[in-house]
Amino acid sequence: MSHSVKNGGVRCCIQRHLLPVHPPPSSLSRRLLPPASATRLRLPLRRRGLLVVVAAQHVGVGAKPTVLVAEKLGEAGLELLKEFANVDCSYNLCPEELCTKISLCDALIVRSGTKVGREVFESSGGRLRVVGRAGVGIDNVDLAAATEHGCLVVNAPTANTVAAAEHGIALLTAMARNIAQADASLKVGKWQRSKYVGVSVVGKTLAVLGFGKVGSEVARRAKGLGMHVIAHDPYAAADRARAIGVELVTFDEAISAADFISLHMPLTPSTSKILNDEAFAKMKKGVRIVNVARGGVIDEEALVRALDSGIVAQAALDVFTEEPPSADNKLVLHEKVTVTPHLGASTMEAQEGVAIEIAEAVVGALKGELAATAVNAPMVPAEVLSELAPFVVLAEKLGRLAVQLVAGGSGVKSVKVTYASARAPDDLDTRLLRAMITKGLIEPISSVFVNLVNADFTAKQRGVRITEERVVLDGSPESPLEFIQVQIANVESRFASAMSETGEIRVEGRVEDGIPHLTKVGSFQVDVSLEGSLILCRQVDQPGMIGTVGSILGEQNVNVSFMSVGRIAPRKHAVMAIGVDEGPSKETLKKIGEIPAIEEFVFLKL
Ligand SMILES: NC(=O)C1=CN([C@@H]2O[C@H](COP(=O)(O)OP(=O)(O)OC[C@H]3O[C@@H](n4cnc5c(N)ncnc54)[C@H](O)[C@@H]3O)[C@@H](O)[C@H]2O)C=CC1
Ligand SMILES: O=C(O)C(=O)COP(=O)(O)O
Repeated sequence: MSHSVKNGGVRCCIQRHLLPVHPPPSSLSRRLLPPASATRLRLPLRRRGLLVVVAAQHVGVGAKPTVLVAEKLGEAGLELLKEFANVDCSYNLCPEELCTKISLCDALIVRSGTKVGREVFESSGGRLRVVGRAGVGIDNVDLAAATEHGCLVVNAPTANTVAAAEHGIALLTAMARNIAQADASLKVGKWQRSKYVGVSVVGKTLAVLGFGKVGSEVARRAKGLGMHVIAHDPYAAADRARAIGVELVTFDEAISAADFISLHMPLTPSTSKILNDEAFAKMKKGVRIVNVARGGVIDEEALVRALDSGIVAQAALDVFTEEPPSADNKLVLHEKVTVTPHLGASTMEAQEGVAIEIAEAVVGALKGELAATAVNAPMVPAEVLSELAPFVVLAEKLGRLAVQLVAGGSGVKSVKVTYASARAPDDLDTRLLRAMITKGLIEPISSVFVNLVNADFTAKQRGVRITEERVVLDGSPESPLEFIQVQIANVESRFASAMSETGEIRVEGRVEDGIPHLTKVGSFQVDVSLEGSLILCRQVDQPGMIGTVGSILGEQNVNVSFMSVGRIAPRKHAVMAIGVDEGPSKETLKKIGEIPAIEEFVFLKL
């Protein structure tokens, strides 16, 4: 049986193979020496596999990372950061100063006032591992550049929601009652009661554009003011809206029915200038607009025209395309417009909350945890991570091993990964495993640092196509995986025995007692723990071979951790896999190669 599913953007072919869960080895596989348990790392999850996933390439063991805080951050967040890192609070850096400093920093924390463009990542020399956005909108961070440089971007998406919603409501009511204009007038000695007659909000229709966290809180509050609330959000669930008495409608329905429009969507290419001349032309004459999202979602020139023509009666703006806006900005100076200098998130409470939220995310990411608020890396739930941890190590080692078997080490274009499991296909999240196989495949042959953030990008950039296949085994699904197989097609091998019957380099492994093991090379079954380094030899199967190779290594003081022999048939060819703690010298390898029965051998670093 065979069918296809989409998994993380990679097409996977799922085949049901009716194999026993623990198939008896078809060829002889003997473990001759016990595993070198003393050398086995039993680090906690974060240190063992996942540290490698995102961070810590440049943060040496024991060395404190450096975090550059480029905009004002609440004290509680700074305290948290200082417990773990050297914290450099340098506010108001010009772009050149930021680029100069960044090469000395492992993490950078910003708010909306700092542009983190491609040049920042390029200037970091690969050291910058995490950018923390102390707030929601990440439109000031070049996410593509961050991803290409393997830099994780995290934000603080929840702590300022209420502050932004309250500011939206404050602007809406202040605008409706001309509070700012009347205040300014009175302060210059005028008493203009008839000029500042306002409009009531009760019974009016409010269209919320962007029904996410802030939008829905605004809707809730507007309902409390007696407004009729409709919303447009192509990705929001209708039942969530219905639960608070809000109807989801199309964009055109929303803007044409509204007396008030409040914007709460992120600035993206598809929301840029979403309120433009065409949209204003569809609105009711006298509509009022609130923007606490981003200046760029409104075509500001078109808004000036709509205000002047009377289509828009008033606007209240917290955000601008250019911040701070120029002194002659027509909207800022417009009589019908109420403005604030991007204060949506600026309450004492929100800033303390945001500071803690971002500090925790940045520290977590620097420790190698996958932050729940990662913006440019796939989210993998903690329980999945913990279960997959040993397989993550196995995946990287298989990738590392497979690529070293390629003659010349280059030209890898087509890689097939097979995951065999007794679990249902949907139960296995392979994104992390795929990333680690990519890391193993690419790092030994390039200077690129690969992690979960940039693995897919790096593979694509190098023209490496990784296809994934799931083999569903019968049996108990206790372990997430029985084995992982990595095959590289259309290449030659420096160890001919690593080629499968179908002409690919093939390695296969499984996890035994938490330790990754190599269980197949080409069509030979072996069983060797993937620690230290590995010598693979193909030999004519005959008595005494293990002793001969073992004694050459022993004479040179090379500690053997494992030996395993896989035969095709007795007295024919066999592949011997020897795990060694130290790399043998060239002379030692030469001596092994000179044993008459040895037909080929290869030394591989894991
Ligand atoms: N002025 C300020 O100080 C603050 C501004 N913000 C801005 O508010 C925005 C929203 O924040 P949250 O609600 O926390 O984010 P969110 O991610 O919870 O909500 C955004 C919503 O916009 C929707 N959306 C995306 N494209 C859309 C489109 N074309 N039309 C309609 N809806 C669309 C999404 O589906 C999502 O539901 C942020 O991106 C940020 O730019 C947020 C906090 C403070
Ligand atoms: O969180 C957001 O998206 C905001 O716009 C808040 O920006 P700020 O951190 O106040 O510069």
